[in-house]
Formats: sequence, structure tokens, C-alpha cells
Amino acid sequence: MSSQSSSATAASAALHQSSSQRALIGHGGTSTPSGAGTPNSQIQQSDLDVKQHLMNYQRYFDSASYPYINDVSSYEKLSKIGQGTFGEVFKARCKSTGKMVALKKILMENEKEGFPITALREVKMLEQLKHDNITDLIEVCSSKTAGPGAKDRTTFYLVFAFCEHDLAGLLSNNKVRMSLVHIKTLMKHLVAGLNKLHRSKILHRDMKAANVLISREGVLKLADFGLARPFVQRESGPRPLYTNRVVTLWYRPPELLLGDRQYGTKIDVWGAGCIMAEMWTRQPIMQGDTEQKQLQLISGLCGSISTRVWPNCEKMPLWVAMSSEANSALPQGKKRILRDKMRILMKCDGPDGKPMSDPFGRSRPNDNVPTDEDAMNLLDSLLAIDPDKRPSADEAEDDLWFFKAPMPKENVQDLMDTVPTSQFEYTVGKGAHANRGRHQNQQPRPHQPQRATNAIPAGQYRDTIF
Ligand SMILES: Nc1ncnc2c1ncn2[C@@H]1O[C@H](COP(=O)(O)OP(=O)(O)OP(=O)(O)O)[C@@H](O)[C@H]1O
Repeated sequence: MSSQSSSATAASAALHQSSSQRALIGHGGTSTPSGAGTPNSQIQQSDLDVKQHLMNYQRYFDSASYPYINDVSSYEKLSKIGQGTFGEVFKARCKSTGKMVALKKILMENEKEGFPITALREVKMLEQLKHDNITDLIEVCSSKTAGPGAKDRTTFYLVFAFCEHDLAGLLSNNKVRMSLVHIKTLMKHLVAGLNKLHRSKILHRDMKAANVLISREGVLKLADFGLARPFVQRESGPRPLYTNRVVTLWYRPPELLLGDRQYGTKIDVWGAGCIMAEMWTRQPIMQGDTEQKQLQLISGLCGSISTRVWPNCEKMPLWVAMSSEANSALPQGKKRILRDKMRILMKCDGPDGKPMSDPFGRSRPNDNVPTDEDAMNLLDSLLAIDPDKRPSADEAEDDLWFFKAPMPKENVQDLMDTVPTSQFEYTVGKGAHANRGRHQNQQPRPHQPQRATNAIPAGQYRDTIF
């Protein structure tokens, strides 16, 4: 037995003994159990034993190391890079290794309840999700600060490996020219990360370009697990109900907009489809400002939502409300024009491997250059109206597109080398990442008060994180 585990056993024995002793001697160690006439010398001896045990216990904890609770002073804060819903985010440097990190401060909304359950959930999930394409949680740190009235307060930080860019920022930068190989490589990373997530039985529930980070080395990382939750896959019996107030509106799939509360992994797959298209369009493809508007935009691009394309659509809780004349959110007779719209952009690269289409309109798209039909097929399937017709992340990872020339690369380091400044550095102060995706249209987190909208009747569902 190692000295540490033997001392752990000793400490736990000490704790056990001390608490039983305390119970025996009563509160404060000076009274006796009711009615028992115990001689004073015996009480004093028990008291001393308890003190000794407590001291051993304390010594054990003082000498123990807490790999997840280092003091945040081991990092030097450099700048504020973001304001998440749950607190501020800082760029910092590890004093001992020089490594850059992102420190996400946990907002202690209700300190009496201790470490917030939402942050705890995020930590627990990230611990399971060690993968190249998922943001790397290094550790949880704490710091003691003297609060008002000189009362010590503990602040917790999640420490992540630092990523230089987010995809929304990169896409809004017209100096960043992405070739088909770059897009294919990033999509490969995205579906690989998503596949890991879904294999670990976790739903992300907030897929959007702003939550996709890219490291200096050109590796994509899925980030922001603040809305993620574990799910159960049941073959039979009632399926659990989840909140449908998830996913930023622009990336929200039809089933969520129609009030589904028994959704699954395909909600994230829709988000992956929106992100894939955005890599060519360079802006979110459907920017509604209400749920009805979003449904209308989906119908406009992906075709009418009907039993012809989605047999179960009429079973959705909000089907009737959304098809009402007043809402007119489900226009019928709309053709699916996704392929026609994207054809002009999803061009194969030129002979020199340079992109042949220019989403920023600096040159006319070249109609003679062939469209990448395999990319188009994958996009078309990711954005299927019927969630059952969308591929799983596992199937998407095996898609033909990824195995055809031009082959994806290990990373997009060459693209990163063309972007000298970290996106965070030049957006900071203007609300880093305020670019797009973290937009006025961003929906509040489920636990936050809802903004009044003229959308679906509010309060239809209890708005909590399950
Ligand atoms: N690993 C990282 N490297 C660099 N910046 C990061 C990292 N993680 C988070 N950030 C920055 O902090 C911001 C907020 O982080 P995150 O999205 O995890 O928090 P949140 O409270 O869930 O925010 P949101 O309101 O965007 O959902 C990000 O948009 C990004 O700017």
C-alpha cells in the first residue's frame, strides 16, 4: 500500500472515529449522552482523542494535493477575451510552462448553493470528452478574494487550452480565403468531434460557428458545453423530455422550432449542416429573428415542411399552432432550393489548389468550374427536414466526400499562418465574438429570463436545464 493511500485510510478512519466520538460525547464535547453518568476524566480523554483525530485529518488534507483545484495565481491574466453567459473569459499564461490558456470565470449566481450545477455539469462532461476536436479542459482553478465586509470568497475558473480563433470570426474576415481542402479538413474535424460527443451520449445543443474554435495549429475544437447534456437512448418505453429552448435561433432545426421535447443527436447534425454551408456563404445561412421567421426561412431554403418530406411532422407539439393562418410559419408548396443556391459557391478548387469562388464578391464566380457534388450531397443530407433522414455524426464522418480527392489534411495550419492576429485580440472591447452567431438574435440560456418576442406563446414549456 502506498504511503498516500495508507494515510488516506488513516484519515478516513480518523474522520469516522472522530464523528462517532463526537456523537457519543454530544455537541461541544462537554455534555454526556442524555441520562448517562460519565466520569469527567473519561469525557476529557474522549475530547483529546477527537482533537487528535481532527488534527490528523487536517494534516492529511493540508498535505494532500488537489490536481483540479490549483490556485489561479499560477496563471498570469493577460486580457479579457470574452463575456460568456456564465461569466468573463480571460487569456492567460501559465507561469510555469508559458502555455496560453483561456480562463473562464464561473459566475457564482447564488453563492449559498456553492459551485453552480451548470458549471459542474460542464466540467463533468468535459472530463469525459478528451478528444482532439473538443476543447481541452486542463483543470479547474480557484482563487480567494476578500469580498465586501472582508469576507473571503472563492472564485472558480475553468482553464482551457487557448485557441486563437473561432470560426465565426474567421469567416467574417475577408482576408481569410478558404480553399475546398480547408473546408473539408475543418468539416472532418467537426464531425469527428461531434461523433465523439454523441458516442459519449452527450448532446451539445448549441452548435454554431461562434462555438467552434480553431487552434494556432489549425485544429478545430468544439467548445461551449454550457448547454450540453447527457442523453439516454431508449429502445422502448417513454422517452425523457428535454427543454426545447436550446440552440441559437439561426442554427435551430425544424423539430425544435416545432416544440419537440424528445429530440436526439440530429439537432446537432442540423447545426453541423448550417456551419458547413456557412463556410462557403461566410455568414449564417438563415437569420430569422423569431421562431416563425426561422421556420419560414427553412421552408424557403429547404422546401416546405410537410408529411411528404417528414412523415411525423404533424405530431410535433406546435404543428397546429405554427400552421395557423396567424402564424403562417409553415408555408406549403415551397421548393427545396438549397442545391441551386449553393451550387455557385461550392466550387472545386482551381488547378493551383486556390479557391475558385469568392463569397465576398471580389471576383465573379466562375461558372465553368465544376461544383463539388459530393460536398453538396453531404450538405443536403445534413440539412434534411426530417431528423431521421439526417446522417448520424458517425455516418457523416464516413461520408464519401472525406475520402475523395482533394483529400482533407491533418490540420489547417497553412490557413492559420495567413491570419497573423488572434481574432480575440482585435475583437476584444467590442465584445469579442460579437461578430456573428453571438448576436442580438442569440437566444437566452434556458435558465435566463426570456426576452419578450412575438413568437410562439411564451411559457409553453418550463424553461429549465434538465
Ligand atoms: N479555449 C478558448 N480559447 C480562446 N477563447 C475562448 C476559449 N473558450 C472560450 N473562449 C472565449 O470565451 C467566450 C465565451 O466562452 P463560452 O462560449 O465557453 O462561454 P459561455 O458562457 O457559454 O458563452 P456563450 O454566451 O457564448 O454561450 C467564447 O466565445 C470565446 O470568445
